[in-house]
Amino acid sequence: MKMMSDGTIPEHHPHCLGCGSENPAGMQLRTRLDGDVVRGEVTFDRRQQGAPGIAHGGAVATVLDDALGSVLVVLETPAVTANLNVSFRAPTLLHQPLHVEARVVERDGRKLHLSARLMDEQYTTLAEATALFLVVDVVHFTQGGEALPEAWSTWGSSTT
Ligand SMILES: CCCCCCCCCCCCCCCC(=O)SCCNC(=O)CCNC(=O)[C@H](O)C(C)(C)COP(=O)(O)OP(=O)(O)OC[C@H]1O[C@@H](n2cnc3c(N)ncnc32)[C@H](O)[C@@H]1OP(=O)(O)O
Repeated sequence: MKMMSDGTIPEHHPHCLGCGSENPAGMQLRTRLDGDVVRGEVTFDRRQQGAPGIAHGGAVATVLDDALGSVLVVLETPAVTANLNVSFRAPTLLHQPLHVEARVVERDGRKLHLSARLMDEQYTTLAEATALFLVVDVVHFTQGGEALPEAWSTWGSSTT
């Protein structure tokens, strides 16, 4: 398992490695491992606003996908989202500290069935996702023409 000494999971966005900055939608999601579950905290602000005072559904889906990506880091398995299904259960308000969790449901060959949940401060579910990730060879990530993080060369790349 890939973790920092304080139990947190390293940032998996290549452009953010080492800078501790935000993910592509401007949200800072810090994750850590708790048993088999990845947990994290996030707060939405005006940059993720959809309706007034409420987070855009796409931003909510991004955070869930991002938490699922952290599961890959823990598994040290290169994979990509093939399918992401999000159910929005309640409005996600801006400026509120929120909890996120993600876990592996089942692995079937290359297919990783994962789930994630976004909750408010009282742990009421705001949105939940089920996802199919497909394990890929690390070569998949070279298609954009950018150099890959050094650490990735030591991680598994088997697609079997
Ligand atoms: C060493 C380094 C370690 C690094 C470890 C850290 C991770 C580091 C990554 C960080 C990043 C993550 C960040 C967040 C996650 C993204 O955001 S990833 C970005 C969004 N996703 C993408 O761009 C994926 C784009 N899609 C693709 O590239 C290709 O469609 C895929 C997903 C690789 C699949 O293509 P393929 O490998 O040719 O697979 P294919 O033969 O079509 O299908 C295989 C099986 O899956 C099924 N399948 C395929 N697609 C679907 C679907 N959409 N729905 C249902 N079933 C499907 C097929 O039916 C087939 O089933 P079987 O017939 O075998 O039963």
